[in-house]
Amino acid sequence: MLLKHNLAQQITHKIMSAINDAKRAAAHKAVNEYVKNGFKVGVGSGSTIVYAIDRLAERVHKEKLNIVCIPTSFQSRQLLIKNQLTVGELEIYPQLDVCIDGADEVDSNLNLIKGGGACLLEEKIVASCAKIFVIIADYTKNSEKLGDKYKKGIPIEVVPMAYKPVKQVIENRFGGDLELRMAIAKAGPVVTDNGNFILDWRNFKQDVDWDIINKDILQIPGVVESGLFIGMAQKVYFGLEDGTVKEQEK
Ligand SMILES: O=C[C@H](O)[C@H](O)[C@H](O)COP(=O)(O)O
Repeated sequence: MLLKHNLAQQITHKIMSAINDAKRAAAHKAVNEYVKNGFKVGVGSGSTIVYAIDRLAERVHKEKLNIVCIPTSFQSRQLLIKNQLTVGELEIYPQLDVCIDGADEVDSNLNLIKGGGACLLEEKIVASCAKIFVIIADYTKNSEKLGDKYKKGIPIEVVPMAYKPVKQVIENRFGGDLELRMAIAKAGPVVTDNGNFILDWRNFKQDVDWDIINKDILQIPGVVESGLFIGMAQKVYFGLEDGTVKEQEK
């Protein structure tokens, strides 16, 4: 029994370490190829972006680059400050040279599901201000159709008082189930950096036109933003299991 448990632990550890290596490889390549001196850079959120910030800090300090980073969450702001990178605001820099971010899933048309860490609103705003939106991801995120790989659902950020009506409208109009995301180390729901709630939409139909559905969802009163990033990403770096990086672009 103990032997079985140890073996399972070793396998999990091996998989996790391969995934982390893949995230690091993708993140480093993106930062090496897309960040140049003088750039204003949008910096995403999540676990993959940690490796991009590490590489950014390394390059800025070694190559004496003069760049300004615009964070997409409390988390990325904290990481930028910790790494002594210059933090800027969209109010001062409304136009960015590039935005680099992770994703929960990337389909064959480079449409994305984002918001697994509840940062979708600021991520979409910052990405929309950039000339180029670059995604970094490990091989587990690469799918044919949205929903093939990521099973936690499409995140939808809503104003708290509207979570029930929004849930009902989407379920009635498009099918599937929406669930209020609950916090782990807090009683009650997850509250985003912007004071909103998150609904996770699961069991949705996959063969649909996501552009139309996304536009429709954004019209529902109380919806702040969706985790569907349709037609936004121009380039994706997937870190693979063998240590190489696969590039995909529009
Ligand atoms: O809200 C979170 C963001 O959309 C993340 O970029 C996304 O969840 C991917 O995160 P990770 O790199 O941890 O898989």
